[in-house]
Amino acid sequence: MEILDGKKVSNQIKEELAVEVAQMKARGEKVPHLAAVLVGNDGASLTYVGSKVRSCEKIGFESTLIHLPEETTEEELLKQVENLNKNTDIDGYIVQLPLPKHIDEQKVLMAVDPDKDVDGFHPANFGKMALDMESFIPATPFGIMELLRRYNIDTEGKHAVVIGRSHIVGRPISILLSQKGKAANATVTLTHSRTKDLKAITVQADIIISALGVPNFLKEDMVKEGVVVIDVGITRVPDETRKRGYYITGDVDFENVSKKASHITPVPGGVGPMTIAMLLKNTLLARERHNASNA
Ligand SMILES: Nc1nc(=O)c2c([nH]1)NC[C@@H]1CN(c3ccc(C(=O)N[C@@H](CCC(=O)O)C(=O)O)cc3)C=[N+]21
Repeated sequence: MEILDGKKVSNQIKEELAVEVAQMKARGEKVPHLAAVLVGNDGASLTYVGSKVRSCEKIGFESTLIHLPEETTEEELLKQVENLNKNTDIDGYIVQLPLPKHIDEQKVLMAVDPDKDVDGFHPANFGKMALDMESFIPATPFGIMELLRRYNIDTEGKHAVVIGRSHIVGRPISILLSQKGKAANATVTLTHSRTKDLKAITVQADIIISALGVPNFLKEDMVKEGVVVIDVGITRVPDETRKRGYYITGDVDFENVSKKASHITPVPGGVGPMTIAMLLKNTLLARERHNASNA
């Protein structure tokens, strides 16, 4: 059994990005600039946005955090988005999800300039991705594909079972895994809450991508020997004996499933860090595309 070490691979990717940034600087070019908009004080969101800012600093990107109060109106947020679209200094930005309930998430995501949409959540990017056109690929699915690639895990002709049909993980990873091309060509089954007899499907899987957010959901009797398991679930479980007052856990009963798996991602240290690395990668791509269009 081999652990797919997302922490290690993400650090490698960040080192590669740092080299590219240094070369940009040496050529006298502007370095990539990523912005994040955070509305409210959700703990997990603060952690995620914080580590994004630290990663930017580490590799030489510029970063801007726009932290707005919970009571921000939809109109005010749309104004911020409009300003970011207009600000030519910003190469890419994300609006951290979830947004407070009084704000229409879809309306906000639709307002993001697709050329700055490093999350790849705008319909223009999602559509291009589905059609194999150049776009921004959402960071989590992009990170999963990159992790498989860097561990030389062959997906060609394999049966990949995706659990969860969210717009940010399940749906896009099912598209990417089924695409033509070197790193994909899998046969994909996309399962969800209405799937009948999930176990009958997961036991057939060569690769399982679990993106559900239910701790200990995937158990050893649901997988076959030699399966590749990618655990995208991240749940905070309150625990007062821990320094931070919680621990985080994935969807997979790691202790038992890992005995049968050929490869498995841990939580923490698996897909999460890869997500951040690929968001940075997308920001570098945005900078390069903006450079090319200005030339
Ligand atoms: N517009 C938008 N884009 C996102 O990509 C986005 C979002 N909103 N909202 C929330 C989710 C979640 N997400 C994570 C990224 C990294 C870790 C991560 O690095 N996790 C660490 C542990 C962090 C901890 O200890 O809490 C790990 O798995 O090792 C977690 C979660 C990005 N998301």
